[in-house]
Amino acid sequence: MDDTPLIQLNGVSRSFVSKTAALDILHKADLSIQPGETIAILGASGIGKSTLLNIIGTLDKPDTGNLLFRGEQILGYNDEKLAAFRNQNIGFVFQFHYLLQGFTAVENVMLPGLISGKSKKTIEKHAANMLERVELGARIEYRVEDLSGGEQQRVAIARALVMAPALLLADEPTGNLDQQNSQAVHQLLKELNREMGMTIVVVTHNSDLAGLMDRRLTLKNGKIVPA
Ligand SMILES: Nc1ncnc2c1ncn2[C@@H]1O[C@H](COP(=O)(O)OP(=O)(O)OP(=O)(O)O)[C@@H](O)[C@H]1O
Repeated sequence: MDDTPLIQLNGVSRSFVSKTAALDILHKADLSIQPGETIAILGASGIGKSTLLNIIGTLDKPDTGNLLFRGEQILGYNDEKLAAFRNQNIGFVFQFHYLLQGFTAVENVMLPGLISGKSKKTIEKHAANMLERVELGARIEYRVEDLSGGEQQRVAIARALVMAPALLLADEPTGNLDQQNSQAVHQLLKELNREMGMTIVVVTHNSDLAGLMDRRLTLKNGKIVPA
């Protein structure tokens, strides 16, 4: 059986220098994530959760250390290759969904597919299926600004998943939603992990969502440790 981790951070360091201090967010930190695992990253504000998520998602680069995806070093990729890599392998969901206003739900969900160069017809079908999957089949032609907050976040999840990425990264995906909508999104993430075998790493303050994940991690003295 192939037990290559989906993600490996080896000896990763990342610090920021402010006017008053140097912040060692990660210091020679290690992390290994198996395919299909679900992980919550917890911890106090400013501890470095988003920084860690951004490094895993190649949106930020460590100062030193290695990042491997299925055993392959990816930090050496140029920007173009990295963008294509992200498009094919990683879906992102943020607290604020960054949907394109003025466009319909299905147009928003199609976007990653159009960037990938797939045929419009194929990607439209995938996008409509994904919107069905997040129970927005009756809303595919709605402009996103006419949808509720919870519906908009489900459109964002459909967009993150339309390329069937191996890895879904979510930063406070329900931070902006009421309890009922939050619970619906939590269940959806768990179901998608079960159905698609998708690996999920989520930054959250929400204990319900953290409790649904396989592992809970936090940062301590620059290391990634069990929460
Ligand atoms: N590009 C940057 N330049 C300088 N400092 C930064 C930068 N990015 C993050 N930081 C600092 O690093 C620390 C960790 O930030 P990060 O956003 O990762 O924390 P967090 O745990 O996600 O916080 P929150 O829960 O409030 O979102 C913070 O003190 C932040 O101000």
